[in-house]
Formats: sequence, structure tokens, C-alpha cells
Amino acid sequence: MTTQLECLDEHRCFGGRQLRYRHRSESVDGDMTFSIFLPPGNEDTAMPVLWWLSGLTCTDQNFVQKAGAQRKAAELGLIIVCPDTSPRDAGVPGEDDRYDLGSGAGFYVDATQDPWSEHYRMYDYVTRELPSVIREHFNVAQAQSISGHSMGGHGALVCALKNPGKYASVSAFSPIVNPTECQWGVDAFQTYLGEDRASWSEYDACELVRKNTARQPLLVEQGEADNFLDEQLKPDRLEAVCQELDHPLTLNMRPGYDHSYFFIASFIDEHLDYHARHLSGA
Ligand SMILES: N[C@@H](CCC(=O)N[C@@H](CSC=O)C(=O)NCC(=O)O)C(=O)O
Repeated sequence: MTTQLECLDEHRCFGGRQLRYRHRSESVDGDMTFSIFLPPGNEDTAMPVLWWLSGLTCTDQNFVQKAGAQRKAAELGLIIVCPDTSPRDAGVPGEDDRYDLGSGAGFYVDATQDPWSEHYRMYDYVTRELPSVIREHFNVAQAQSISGHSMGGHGALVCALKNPGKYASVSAFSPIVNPTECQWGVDAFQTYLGEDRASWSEYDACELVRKNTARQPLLVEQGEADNFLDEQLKPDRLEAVCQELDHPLTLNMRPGYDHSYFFIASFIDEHLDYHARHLSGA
């Protein structure tokens, strides 16, 4: 069945187009919004997709408006798709009460617990349904890569580690690497997945590295002045498990940079170059 897309916004940008759409999602049983950048020339040439997963409190618009990625994406011929970070107005009691649970905080998991499980199925949405919608409506090549920030960095690492071969490359800015061991993650996983901690490990990058045999290189960018570094993000945990298992990791610690989109904007071009190299098979 064809998915209907409703265009909400359109701007010409660096010779390409920055667009925003709403559609009915089967995964979350509700309407979802996403943004997509189409580089110049995409009318005639299929281009690879970079998925960008955003963090807590974000919509599909934060990256579009703050990261400054379009100039480089236009040059490289990279389509960038930014999904929203959760269902909206799902009717779950308390969904708008906290910034780190519910709206804007889907954590890219498929919830198993009532009343969340009917709608909070963001893993299925970003790995299966939205890619299929994008293939149906846009001129995309087969190859895709994935990146994200904070909760979205966790999402990007998890999507890649759970699906060897699916993404040509994966990178993350300030990711939550060990959500089963930090307050943001524990609160979200208890709420969405229940008390069985074994199910939590399915969405924890540090745990997934232990099960992963594909050994796809991980690229992580982390600001040293990030106020969430020690309590929530804990990149040293990922560094330790990767070292133990000989899993390739490049962890760039950046003195003076914080958790904001100013940090992302400072290094996004390097990440886009990295993904473009992998997507072209170079
Ligand atoms: N309001 C909260 C923190 C919210 C915050 O910093 N969100 C980050 C992502 S954090 C991890 O997923 C973000 O990207 N915000 C949007 C932006 O445009 O900067 C608090 O104050 O603690």
C-alpha cells in the first residue's frame, strides 16, 4: 500500500531542497514527521542516505536548523533523513510530563510495556518502516549510513550493531553508550521494557559490542566540557569494551566542547566526509 506524504515545509538550500513531511505510521500507530535534505542533482541520480537520529527534547528539526550540514551534504551528494524522536500526542498518560521520557524521548526502542507498547516503537520505525517510505517516495541508492547525537547517538550505535551489513558506516556525537547503567537509560528502559534487564541489553551499545562479530568500526565524537559526560554518556565504558574485544573504535575527545549543536556543527563535515567515503566503497 502506498504511504501518503503530506508536505509541511519546503526550502531551496545549497542548490538542493530541505523538506519536511508528515505521514501515517503503522509502527507507532499514529502520525509521524520527518525532514529530508535532497542534494542538487538528485532528480536524475539516485543518492545514498545518511540517517540522523536526534537526542532528548528534539524533533526532526533541530539537526536541520542547527547542525549546518546541508552545504557539505550538497557537495557530497548525500541525502540526510531526520526522523522525529518519538510519537507525538499518542494519548499515553504522562507522555508530556518529563523531558527524558515519552514525547521527545523514544530512545529508539520497541516498548513492550503497557501503555507505551502500542505507540512507542521507534526502533521498528527508524530501521524498517521509514526506510521503506523513503525508498517509495525518493530517488535513493541502496547504500545507507547512520549517525546521531546523545540519545540519537545511542540509537545510531544500536541500529548498526544489531544489524551487521545494513549500514555502510556508523558514527555518533556524545552518545549514551551504556544506557543500562545511567539514569536516563534506566528510567527509559524500566518504563518501556519493564524489569527484565536481559531485554535492556538488546539496546545497549556496550552490551551489543560483546555479541557483535561483524566488527564494524565505530566513530565517536565527544566534547570534554559536556555536562552529561560522567553521569549519562560514559564513553570510557565503550572504549574499555572495544579494547577488550578488539572492536575498532575511534573516540575523538574534543577539549572545551560541550553537549550542544555548536559542537555538532563544528565536526559534522568530518563525519559527512567519513560516511561519504564508506558509502562510495572507497
Ligand atoms: N533539557 C535537558 C537536556 C536537554 C538536552 O540537552 N537535549 C539535547 C540532547 S540530550 C540527549 O539526548 C539536545 O539535543 N537538545 C536540543 C538542542 O537543540 O540543543 C536538561 O536541561 O537537562
